[in-house]
Amino acid sequence: MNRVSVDSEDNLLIGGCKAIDLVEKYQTPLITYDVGMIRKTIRSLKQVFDEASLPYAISYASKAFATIAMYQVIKEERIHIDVVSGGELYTAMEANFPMEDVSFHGNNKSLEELKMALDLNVGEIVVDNFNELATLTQLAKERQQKVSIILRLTPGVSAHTHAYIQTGQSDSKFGFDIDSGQALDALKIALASEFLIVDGVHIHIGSQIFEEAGFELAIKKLLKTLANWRTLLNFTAKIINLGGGFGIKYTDKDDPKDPAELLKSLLDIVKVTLNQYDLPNASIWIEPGRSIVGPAGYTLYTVGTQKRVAGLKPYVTVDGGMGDNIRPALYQAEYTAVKANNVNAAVAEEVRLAGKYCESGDILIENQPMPLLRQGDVVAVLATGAYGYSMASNYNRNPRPAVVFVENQRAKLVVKRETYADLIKLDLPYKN
Ligand SMILES: Cc1ncc(COP(=O)(O)O)c(C=O)c1O
Ligand SMILES: N[C@@H](CCCC[NH3+])C(=O)O
Repeated sequence: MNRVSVDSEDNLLIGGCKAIDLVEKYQTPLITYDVGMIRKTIRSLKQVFDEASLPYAISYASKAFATIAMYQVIKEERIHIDVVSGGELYTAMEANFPMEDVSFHGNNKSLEELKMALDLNVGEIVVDNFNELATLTQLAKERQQKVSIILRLTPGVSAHTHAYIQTGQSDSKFGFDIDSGQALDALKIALASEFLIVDGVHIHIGSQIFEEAGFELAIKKLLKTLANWRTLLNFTAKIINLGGGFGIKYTDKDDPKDPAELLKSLLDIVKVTLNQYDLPNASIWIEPGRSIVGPAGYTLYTVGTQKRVAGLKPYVTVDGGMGDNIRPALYQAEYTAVKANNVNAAVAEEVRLAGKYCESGDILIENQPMPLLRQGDVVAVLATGAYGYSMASNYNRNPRPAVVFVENQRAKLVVKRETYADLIKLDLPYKN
């Protein structure tokens, strides 16, 4: 099972607080984060870079979980963020996040979003495609504003992960394809602009990746490309952004390398390959999202109804589901759950942990060994910190849960629970 902390009475502890106490105070469904765990992961990645003696930036991919409090924690840890929308950028701004440490991603940034990024002087715009390149060239010229950019390249490498979360293959909606020559064309266009400053290149091959093989192929391809570009255009990248994608453990079937260990192997590959092509040292950037927040998140639910039919696996239904965690329905993602006040209880049966949404596919866990659960019991689904709340919806007009940060045995509400009134606040009456 995923490693969790328990007290002497077998209660699940989150950031030193009993999960059932958090539920008493904040109700369910409740998304909780062990903030110490987030900080520890960030610091372990920093340490790997420090030991490798390479210039670097760790850019938290905030699509994994983006709220004011989260941006504040990232700011305290003095690392960068990447944002992929005006909304994330706005949230970061409201958190007083230093804009020079922001990279702006996206495969269809609107004119308004680009203008907002230029107004705020974000550190880097990660340019994804030719339309964006043209728009940005024009915008920078009109405003007579120098704009630092990174080109997102598609290395033509397939990562071993769910097809929906692969991004590095040539047939992807993201980035300039290297193999067809698109990437080189993009570089030529960008270099021709008086106002665009091409700081470097970016790749991201996908998410929830366990093996370094895909990263290795992509890094080698990227550095070979840079060696060619030096010969052809005398171009040198100051920044080489390797993207994110480090996988985490959701269930016993998952055996990912520790992100710090994986990073160490990748940096070794980078160093050797830079050497091989006699390329100068660049600043190496990474963009982890899931590995920073995923393991630190626990979603707490209350058990409601159950359906039992002889010979069939029982449905045990909780008070949340696909509205707060779409990943099982969207990617057949698997999770582990425990009974919050008896984590190591003897297993009585295997159940389906079902959600309350009006969809047969709203099953959070298909096969979860559990003690006999009763109405009112609290269950915790582990490792829900990434792409849970950030992908949450109001489907069936269910309010989204509250979010609580817990650190040093102190809990703090960081996102209020939505109310029914919140649900209708944008609605307007209609009369023909
Ligand atoms: C460009 C980019 N960078 C970083 C990430 C973060 O990935 P992960 O959460 O798997 O680390 C993503 C998401 O897949 C991404 O698209
Ligand atoms: N949202 C996805 C990953 C995609 C990441 C963004 N490119 C997940 O939950 O696994």
